Amino acid sequence: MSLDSHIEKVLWTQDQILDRVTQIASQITHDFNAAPHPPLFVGVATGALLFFADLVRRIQLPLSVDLVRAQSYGSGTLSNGAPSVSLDLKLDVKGKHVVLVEDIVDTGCTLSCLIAHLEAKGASSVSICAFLDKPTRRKVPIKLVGDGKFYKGFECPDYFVVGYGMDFAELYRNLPYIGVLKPEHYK
Ligand SMILES: O=P(O)(O)OC[C@H]1O[C@H](OP(=O)(O)OP(=O)(O)O)[C@H](O)[C@@H]1O
Ligand code: HPA
Repeated sequence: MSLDSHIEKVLWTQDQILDRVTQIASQITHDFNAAPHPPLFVGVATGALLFFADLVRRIQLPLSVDLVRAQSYGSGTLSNGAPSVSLDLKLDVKGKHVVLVEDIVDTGCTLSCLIAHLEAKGASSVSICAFLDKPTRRKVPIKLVGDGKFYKGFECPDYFVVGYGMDFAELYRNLPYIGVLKPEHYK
């Protein structure tokens, strides 16, 4: 059975995704062009992996990259509760303009935890770049740091989506598009 046959509906095709990533990258290039120091782009593992790689390759600025991980979700569609940092950055964020790159903001718990972590480590600003935003599910407001901005790809309806880095039970991250699984595969 093919991978595509697990999908009930496609919400964003590969072409739509990459067009939007190109637009966000050019907005970020414009916004950070006059910054005195190269920004630091921090991808939130594991889900942001594909978006992060596509995004940073399209930004026409010198920049640094790093990764961070916060554990919040179990293997299914339900959160495990309050997340905590389980893989810290390699680079020093003190005095840096940081852009946290996420695949999706849902309750906001993961990003809030990571923003607080970066602020405590002395980042001079923290911006968010999330490919999808599900504002209807928000439990914690996203509080940016300094003159940080919130970049987003698309607003996502209240489905548990997979693909373009996003998983269900650690599967489907490799789909090049974003969609919803057939009900029998959410088991
Ligand atoms: O806004 P929230 O409700 O916190 O949800 C968003 C987070 O959930 C997912 O990560 P997950 O913890 O499932 O790990 P993963 O990146 O390894 O898939 C996603 O990648 C975000 O990081
Ligand atoms: O819809 C989603 N899909 C995958 N991972 C997620 N983490 C929060 N929401 C989602």
